[in-house]
Amino acid sequence: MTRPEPQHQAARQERDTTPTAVFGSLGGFLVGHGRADLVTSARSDDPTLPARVGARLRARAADGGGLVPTALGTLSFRHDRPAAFVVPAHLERVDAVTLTERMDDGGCARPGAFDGAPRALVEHLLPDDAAYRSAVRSVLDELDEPRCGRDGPARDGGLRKVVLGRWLDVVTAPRVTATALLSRLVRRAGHAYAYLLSPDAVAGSDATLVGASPELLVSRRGRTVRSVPLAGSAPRSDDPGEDRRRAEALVRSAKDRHEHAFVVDAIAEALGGPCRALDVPASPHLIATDRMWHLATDIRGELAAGASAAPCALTLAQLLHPTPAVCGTPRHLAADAIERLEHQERGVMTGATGWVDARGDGEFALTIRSALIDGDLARLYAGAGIVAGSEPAREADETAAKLRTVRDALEAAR
Ligand SMILES: C=C(O[C@H]1C=CC=C(C(=O)O)[C@@H]1O)C(=O)O
Repeated sequence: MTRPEPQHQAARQERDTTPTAVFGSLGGFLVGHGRADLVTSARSDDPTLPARVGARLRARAADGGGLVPTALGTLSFRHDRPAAFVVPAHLERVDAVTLTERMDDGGCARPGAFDGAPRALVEHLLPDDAAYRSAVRSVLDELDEPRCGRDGPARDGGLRKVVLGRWLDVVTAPRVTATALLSRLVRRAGHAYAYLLSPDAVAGSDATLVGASPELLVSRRGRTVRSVPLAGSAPRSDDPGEDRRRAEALVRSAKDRHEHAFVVDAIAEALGGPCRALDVPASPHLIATDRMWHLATDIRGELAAGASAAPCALTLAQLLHPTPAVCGTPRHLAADAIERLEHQERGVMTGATGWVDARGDGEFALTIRSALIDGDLARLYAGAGIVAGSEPAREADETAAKLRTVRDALEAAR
């Protein structure tokens, strides 16, 4: 039997440790190990951040695996909160099967791996249903529109939509590792963007971020830009007939189409600047996650400037963020309502997570359906868009259903 060469052994050992950063979807995952560089900013809207990240990436030679140097990281929800991007020492591209097997292998060697046994979860929801419903009623009282979904004239500039959220803290025993949770989410999440970011790359936090977001904030490949906003949702049902009925009701719902339109309009307006051509479908289509139905619109554009002069993916993410899918309309009034009505600062939750490479290409998902893992504590967040016609009890149910994506993956009961 031939002995592995020392450098192969070292590479193997490095691969077997928890990655620094993972981001991808069923088409493939970027997996980064170690840390060659870290670029941070005290503000997520820092206009110098993309140029600083780009300069560090262009100074690096292509990775041994032939991949273009790439940084992975997070923007916070709030503009005035930090951003962090890590440049891994070693980057590779793997398919979903390889990723999950590797995460499981890594997990099996350590306590916290999923072994099929249900986890004991201790859960704390903040605010509880009654307090959340009351916060929704406060938003409804502040909206500058007639209630009950009747479209009517709103005074110019008044509050139209607020995304109001809540937290679920889950303590797991035995402890669930971030890699084991990522593996479980990738197996369940279908077409979602799944990610794991070690604390270095999670702006302003000591926790590891793991999630499976269904929402593409923006991607850039050369001159081609894409954004797939979601808004307007219904929890899925285990009964196939009821599940279909809920999907059909969502497509017909005037209130949900109204809620969706705010996001599409904001993205189309923002991308109208850097893009010379923009294709915005006239009506949304349905997408399904494991727990939710959503209305989605697939927006595609072509950048006016050539790829090297055009804004990079990170600049585009800063331009769009926070969209009305996570904040509201108009943005400053919605942010103010969130500040007053939510119990804790969101930090990176409902920010943006993704990658940008030395050419300026990249992909950012909204940081939703995610957990911040710190020891045996997993901290989850979910929000729902409140517009005229929203019903407090339904919005409470919607946030509870959204929380189940990660909560059920943590439990992993058979
Ligand atoms: C803010 C979240 O979802 C957004 C994305 C899809 C649909 C949404 C909605 O229907 O309210 C939210 O805007 C979340 O999952 O925490």
